[in-house]
Amino acid sequence: MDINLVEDTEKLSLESEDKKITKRKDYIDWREYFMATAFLAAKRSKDPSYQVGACIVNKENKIVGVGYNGMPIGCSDDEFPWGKDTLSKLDSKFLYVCHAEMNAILNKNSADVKDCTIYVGLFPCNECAKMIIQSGITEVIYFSDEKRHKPKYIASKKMFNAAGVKYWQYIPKNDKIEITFSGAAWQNMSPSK
Ligand SMILES: O=c1ccn([C@H]2C[C@H](O)[C@@H](COP(=O)(O)O)O2)c(=O)[nH]1
Ligand SMILES: [Zn+2]
Repeated sequence: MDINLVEDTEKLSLESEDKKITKRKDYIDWREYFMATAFLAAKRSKDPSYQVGACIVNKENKIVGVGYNGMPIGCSDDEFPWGKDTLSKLDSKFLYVCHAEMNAILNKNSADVKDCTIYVGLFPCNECAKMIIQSGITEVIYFSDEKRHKPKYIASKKMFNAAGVKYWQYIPKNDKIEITFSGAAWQNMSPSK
């Protein structure tokens, strides 16, 4: 058989094989991606009791701000206090820690966060609720509402209801989203190869 004909036949059969290839099925959906981003940011927190993360997303599904609870810039994580039941109120973390929502809003990489959605690990406190409302965010998707009985959090809901900010709890499809650097499908390209 003519060599060109063999090559053409091989090419054709490869092309028809290619047509059978469909997209991956086990990719994470947008909501999982945004909540997982909030959870990943929370891993940066130094707070021993609550690690909170927040991720702000615009109407085009673009992330425009991420933050976690931490000390303000210039206030050392090692010098400022992390305790809460301290003898002096001046030594309690409450006076110093910047909340995740506040950091995410202030870290925004867009002109504003109007009509955006914020994904948060913990339902926002009253101070964060005020910032969320004033910044124009219109939807809050939270993971945990465990502090809901505290006045601060009841106040948040009162304000969200009055301001027309929607809020609802995220129920994960998967309890675990794993990131394994060494297990990547394309590991042939990893630096050690
Ligand atoms: O809206 C909120 C509420 C709380 N946080 C952070 C701030 C603190 O670091 C902890 C809460 O600590 P407690 O020990 O429960 O007081 O969570 C936040 O980022 N956003
Ligand atoms: Zn807060």
